[in-house]
Amino acid sequence: MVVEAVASEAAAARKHTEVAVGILVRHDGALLLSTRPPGKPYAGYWEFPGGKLEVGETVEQALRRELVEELGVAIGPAEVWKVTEHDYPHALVRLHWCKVHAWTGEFEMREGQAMAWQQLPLDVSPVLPGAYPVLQWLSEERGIAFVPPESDS
Ligand SMILES: Nc1nc2c([nH]c(=O)n2[C@@H]2O[C@H](COP(=O)(O)OP(=O)(O)OP(=O)(O)O)[C@@H](O)[C@H]2O)c(=O)[nH]1
Repeated sequence: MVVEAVASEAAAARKHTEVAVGILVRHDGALLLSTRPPGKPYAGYWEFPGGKLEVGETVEQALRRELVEELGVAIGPAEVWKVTEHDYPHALVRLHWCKVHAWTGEFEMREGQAMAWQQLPLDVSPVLPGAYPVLQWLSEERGIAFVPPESDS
């Protein structure tokens, strides 16, 4: 009884970490993915660029800051397209996904990541499981099947 009460309080107290994520779409439809830097949870997994919102930031402001910090590019307009959630052992995240079609600057991997422009279906793996729902929607938009890898979900 006591243990159950403690566990449910802990679950209720678990706050969402708000994350801004950019889906950079090149003129030929390719999408930008990069690897998670060493030292972070899921290091080496492929993801869309982005990161956590800081206090007082909007999603767009956070995305703009993160893409300068990580990639050295200044993005044009970014509006939230989808919002998803994923419960990882390290965090319960709420992901605010923005499609971005315009940016300026040269790509520079400022955190030691690898980057790849990818058409769907993706050639790279593994991909963060929190990105599966958007990969599904992006694939549907293009009339392509997406099957999430079972071992990573
Ligand atoms: N950038 C990004 N994060 C994702 C994706 N999918 C996904 O589940 N996430 C999750 O969103 C969170 C992003 O946090 P982060 O650690 O990359 O953010 P950050 O750069 O601000 O980190 P730091 O400042 O703590 O080092 C992680 O828990 C990550 O697992 C994705 O496609 N891109």
